Amino acid sequence: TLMKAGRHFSCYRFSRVLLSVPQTDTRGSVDLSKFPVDRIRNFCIVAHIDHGKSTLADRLLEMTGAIAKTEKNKQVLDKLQVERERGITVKAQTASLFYHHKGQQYLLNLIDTPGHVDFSYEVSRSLSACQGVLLIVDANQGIQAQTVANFYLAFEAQLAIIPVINKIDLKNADPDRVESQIEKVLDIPKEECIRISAKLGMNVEKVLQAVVERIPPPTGSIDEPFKALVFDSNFDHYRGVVANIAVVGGRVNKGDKIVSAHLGKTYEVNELGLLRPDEHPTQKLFAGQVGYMVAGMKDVKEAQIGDTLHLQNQPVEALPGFKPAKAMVFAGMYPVDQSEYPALRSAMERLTLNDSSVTVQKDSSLALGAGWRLGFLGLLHMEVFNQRLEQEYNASVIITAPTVPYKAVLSSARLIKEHGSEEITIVNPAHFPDRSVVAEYLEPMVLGTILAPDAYTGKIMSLCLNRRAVQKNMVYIDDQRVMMKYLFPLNEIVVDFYDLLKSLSSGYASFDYENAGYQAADLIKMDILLNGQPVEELTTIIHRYFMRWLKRLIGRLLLIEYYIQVSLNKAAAIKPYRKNVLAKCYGGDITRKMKLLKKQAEGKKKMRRVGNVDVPKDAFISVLKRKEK
Ligand SMILES: Nc1nc2c(ncn2[C@@H]2O[C@H](COP(=O)(O)OP(=O)(O)OP(=O)(O)O)[C@@H](O)[C@H]2O)c(=O)[nH]1
Repeated sequence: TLMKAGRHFSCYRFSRVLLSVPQTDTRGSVDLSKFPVDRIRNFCIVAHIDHGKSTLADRLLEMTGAIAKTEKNKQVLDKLQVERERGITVKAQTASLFYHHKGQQYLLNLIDTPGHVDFSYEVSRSLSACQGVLLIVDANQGIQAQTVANFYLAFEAQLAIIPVINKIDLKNADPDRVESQIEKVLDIPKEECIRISAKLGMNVEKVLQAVVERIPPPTGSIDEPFKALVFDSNFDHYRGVVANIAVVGGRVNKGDKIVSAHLGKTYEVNELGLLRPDEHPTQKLFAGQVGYMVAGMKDVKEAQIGDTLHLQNQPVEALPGFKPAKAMVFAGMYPVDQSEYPALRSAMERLTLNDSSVTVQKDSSLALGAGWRLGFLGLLHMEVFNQRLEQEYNASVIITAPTVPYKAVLSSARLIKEHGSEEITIVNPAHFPDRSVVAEYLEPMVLGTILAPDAYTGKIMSLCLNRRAVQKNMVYIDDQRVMMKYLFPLNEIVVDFYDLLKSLSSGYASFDYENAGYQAADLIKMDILLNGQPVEELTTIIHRYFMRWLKRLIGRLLLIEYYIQVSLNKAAAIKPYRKNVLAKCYGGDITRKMKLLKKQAEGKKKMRRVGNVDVPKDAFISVLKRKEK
């Protein structure tokens, strides 16, 4: 319970009292200042979603005595409620473990990473604090899209890669086949694979041994000037920013004055410690160690991911930075009821304090009142943010249809002067410039990787074709599975592509993507009119190709009897659509009619009045969802 509530205000004091341990580890046996760098290993676990990272992390923690072996400790590193519910890891967590190997004690710093594509920036930030990775592959599912993506991230960062085949206890496990895939696709010799069952703890000891034997120690020395990499940060209401740091060289003491290379600001170190995975305060941190630091920073933006810290009078060359996380999905967010605006604002502020990858801009609209335009890494990121607002802060919000950052090359000299550049980025469809002032519209593209059994190849190809994707490559990774690469417009995959891909392949296909720049596109602004009035919040940008979906799309939008009209331009306007909830009631079944009317009345509670029409709060997002045949 303490773990779960760790970041919550009310429980914090309590947990601090219980968890504070001076200088040494829980058993009081380790003097960290004498801990030689060559007996430190910093590593990550990376894997496709659900292949067992968290389960393996739990086993490693148990076997090294960091946590007790109980059912309750299942997935200790997944702390957020939404993570536990959805079974996904959103925010990376870190744990330092002590491990005995051949008569020596080692300090193993494990950094847990998220598995979903939206959070791949978290993976790369964690990787840069490591010298090696455990690449987990499910013995039944084999290599999946994120296995390949994570492998390349680790490979490019020149890390030692230990392939681990998990779930060998499963009835359908086929570790021989998975080993061959690893050899063929990732070019790692079969002999290097470790076969384990994280669930049963089978062979997990071999993983710990491999971490010690195959991953090199960090290169820094205690005698160098202090230099640390910030690889994650959280906000705590009592102490401000808690930064997770990897000490690359030298040492830092409580009370030292440190400088953030990025902002040039000076801070005093108030608190230092190890994460085991709870905070264990220490007086110092040394080269090679990974831990946390509290230094009076008030905003996570002061502890930028990838920033370098050094001592006030000892400047060092900054470590190569990370690419800042880039918002790829934008949406408006409004309170369901305007009177809830102040409460929602404070909930949003608290949530964004912990998630520096969300961009926030104030916005307002005629229909929905005051709100914000938020930028997210992807759709799951947006849904998780929304769910956390609702669960952790009890806020009820309307999210408008998500959009990707489009660009327009302007042709109007007046506008170019006004914007100070020829090219503008549009994150709100309502501000989409008219064709008459634009030389060219551009849309963001991504290179997608799909892995699936070959039986689904036909269906997948037609789905991709419908999404305006261009095939770049297709190879067999074994006699039954295919890896395909497609260039997609980001807009086409951002809303529901992944769900459709999963359902048409009975859950067997996997997908990952990387950004691939911008490409010219024939885009149009689509307005939606309710009872004849345009609703700015339902405006979206679509490709001309999308038009034919519209009639079917509109049907799905309506819950109640109203007129809805889509307007692309006058000539192409689509006839108003009308739906009667009672249309399905034959004859005089009055109870059924009453039930439907009651249901409709309940539905209305979840709606938002736009002009003279109540719009269900989900409509703002489902406007873009499509179903393939
Ligand atoms: N049979 C079996 N099931 C396992 C094993 N390891 C993990 N699982 C199960 O696989 C599912 C996913 O495991 P997780 O550890 O949550 O996977 P993950 O990779 O951390 O998932 P994300 O953090 O969401 O990416 C859970 O239901 C686990 O109980 C194993 O060795 N054998």
